Amino acid sequence: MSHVQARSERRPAARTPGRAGASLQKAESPLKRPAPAAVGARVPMSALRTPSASSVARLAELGVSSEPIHVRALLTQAYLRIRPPIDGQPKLFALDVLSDTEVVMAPHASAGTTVRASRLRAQAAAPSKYTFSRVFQSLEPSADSQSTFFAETTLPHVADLLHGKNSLLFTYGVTNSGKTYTVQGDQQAGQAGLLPRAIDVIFNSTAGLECTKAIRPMGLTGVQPGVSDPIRSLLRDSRTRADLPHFDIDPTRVPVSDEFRYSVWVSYVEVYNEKLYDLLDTPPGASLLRDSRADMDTGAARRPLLLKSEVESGGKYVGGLKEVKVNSIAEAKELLHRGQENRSVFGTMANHASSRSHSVFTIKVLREHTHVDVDERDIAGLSRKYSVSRMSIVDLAGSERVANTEVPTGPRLKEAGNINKSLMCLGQCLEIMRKNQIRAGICAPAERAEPQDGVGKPRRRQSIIPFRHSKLTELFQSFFTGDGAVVMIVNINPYSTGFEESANVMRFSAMAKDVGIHVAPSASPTKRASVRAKASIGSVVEAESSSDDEEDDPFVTMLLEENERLRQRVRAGLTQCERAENMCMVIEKTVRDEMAVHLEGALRKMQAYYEEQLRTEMDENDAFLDRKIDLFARLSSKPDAAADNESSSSVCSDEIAVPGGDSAVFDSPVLAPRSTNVPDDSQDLFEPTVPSPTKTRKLRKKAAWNTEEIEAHLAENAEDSRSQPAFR
Ligand SMILES: Nc1ncnc2c1ncn2[C@@H]1O[C@H](COP(=O)(O)OP(=O)(O)OP(=O)(O)O)[C@@H](O)[C@H]1O
Repeated sequence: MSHVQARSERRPAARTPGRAGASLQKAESPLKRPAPAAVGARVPMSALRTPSASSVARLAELGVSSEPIHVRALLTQAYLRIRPPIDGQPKLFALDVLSDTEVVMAPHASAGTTVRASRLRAQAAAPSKYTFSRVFQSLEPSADSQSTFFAETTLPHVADLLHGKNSLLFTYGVTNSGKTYTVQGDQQAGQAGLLPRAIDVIFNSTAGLECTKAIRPMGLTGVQPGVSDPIRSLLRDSRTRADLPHFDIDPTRVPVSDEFRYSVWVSYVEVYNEKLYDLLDTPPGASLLRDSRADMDTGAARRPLLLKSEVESGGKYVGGLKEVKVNSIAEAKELLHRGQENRSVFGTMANHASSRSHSVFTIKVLREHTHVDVDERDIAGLSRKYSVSRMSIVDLAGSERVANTEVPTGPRLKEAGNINKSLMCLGQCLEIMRKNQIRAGICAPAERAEPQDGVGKPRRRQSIIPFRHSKLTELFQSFFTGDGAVVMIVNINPYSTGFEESANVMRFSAMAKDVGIHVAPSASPTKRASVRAKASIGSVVEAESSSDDEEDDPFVTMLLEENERLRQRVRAGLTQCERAENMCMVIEKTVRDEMAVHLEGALRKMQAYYEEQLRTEMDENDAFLDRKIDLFARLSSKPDAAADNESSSSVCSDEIAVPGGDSAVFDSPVLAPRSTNVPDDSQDLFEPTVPSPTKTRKLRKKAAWNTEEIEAHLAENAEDSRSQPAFR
């Protein structure tokens, strides 16, 4: 069995056999891995992968059992690594290795506790047995522990990577338990971790088979024409190669097919405070300063990256992340070292260089099939020329108590909170996946809770897995939903970590390793992803010959056909949509044009009308003004003619009176309503301004006041002329 049984024995569970036998076999031949295990009669993978009722019916029509989809399930692999004592420290709790795959742990009996407290503690912390794929324990730091660990846990997945399969390896444990040591290793000879060793093996194995085509990976598994960013520009701020620490090289090679040409691409991203940063693309001085005032002052802030969805594969990738083609072990390790320099580390009470972020180093292998034409297609109509597989190696930040950080305030507190949040979310996702599988009857036999119907159809509703609750789980989502194998390395340090925290880690791993991951056929993700690549270069991913058996699977064929049919329907729908949109646009344009013509005509008529009005009014105003001036001139030139006043006033009245009433003597011609020649349609739109009755009255009053004033003036003049006869 390839899977692990890291299950707590406290559960009333019948354990499935461990894989000690398989491990022994692997010791002889590290690449020989046991076949994927059939976990009971039914399979893992949550309901996401459960065939629909219609699919099952169609399968029945095809005379095919739905069983084949189940047997591709793999349980998550879980390895336990126990850190050796460094300064001869004693163990803080009892952790005994029973066999290659089993450990038992219990708290030390502590003296001085009350009977009741000790009874409660005994209940809560009874010895628990945990089973793993393999348990690694070295009682003292040894030179060969790293190479043995790599050969057992990672080498098979490196071989898979070179054969077109994906995998995710992550370390889990409390701070100071040896996660970074496991992934990166130490600078001393023979102490390289599994990541540098994986790089060694990849280049050892593909030497002389380099792909020189200008093709680069795109998204998760697609390819596109293009070349890599020049590696030197990324390393310009790094130390020179001579300054780099010595990296010893793992000499292991794995056999690869010479029908392929290979190129290796690396990227390095960190999840820090729930944001994603590119560790290979960092302004100098920006590391460790994020979120701080110094960061703002120096302007060295790094731009967080966003996750993007890949439509074809349904997975997520980091948009804008640098993917660099590396041509040698030295280049790859320089980049790795550069990324490490940029990573957020901080001294805590537990670890003087504690990782404060989750780091994800991804190695992509792009393969070109030399014996295949660009035009050659698989059953999904996609080219078999190029494929991309990837391996992500993750060094998680330590799960820890906030009290263990040196200064449990400010940025450190925030970091610890975010680390714990993302790890908790990872645990929740795994837990819900496991529960979904139990509900679906897809789990290890001991976990099965309900009877099944004939086709493994879930009888209870499946819960939504909260991958989107943290960036870490969003990044892992594609692996957990079947894009590749998942390997968990659990690090335990019984010499400086307490029982409770260690027990939490063990419980997490016991739960996590029971999650079934239905690993999709290796060709499938690339097929999905290649649709986009096909559009750009007209050639894509090949379905590897080793996966021919999977292509022959009628269920897979049926799904591919159904997928293609659905795509065609979507395409047809989109075309109709486009046509309707075009028609709408044409109609809208016609209506707009007609309206514009109509309005333009109306506006022109109105403009002519108002110009005419204005001219007439100006003429009338001029005439009125002239008459008024004349009147005043005449009046002021005859101050002595008292007898004439009467006649003057009558002249005045005559001159200025308008037919229709004495109060309108001085009515302004402007106020008079006039007949118009405005065409009907424009009158609808623009009513000519006719003074309202109120306004007319006011103006008349004003005019009347003028009349009174003039009369008063006349009377005054008459008075004056009467009272000054001597001047005559
Ligand atoms: N198997 C081992 N053999 C020898 N030394 C080890 C081993 N595991 C860990 N160490 C040492 O223990 C110390 C802490 O290890 P490391 O930094 O890897 O812990 P960590 O789990 O990554 O901590 P954090 O989560 O805080 O980053 C280091 O000095 C490392 O060299």
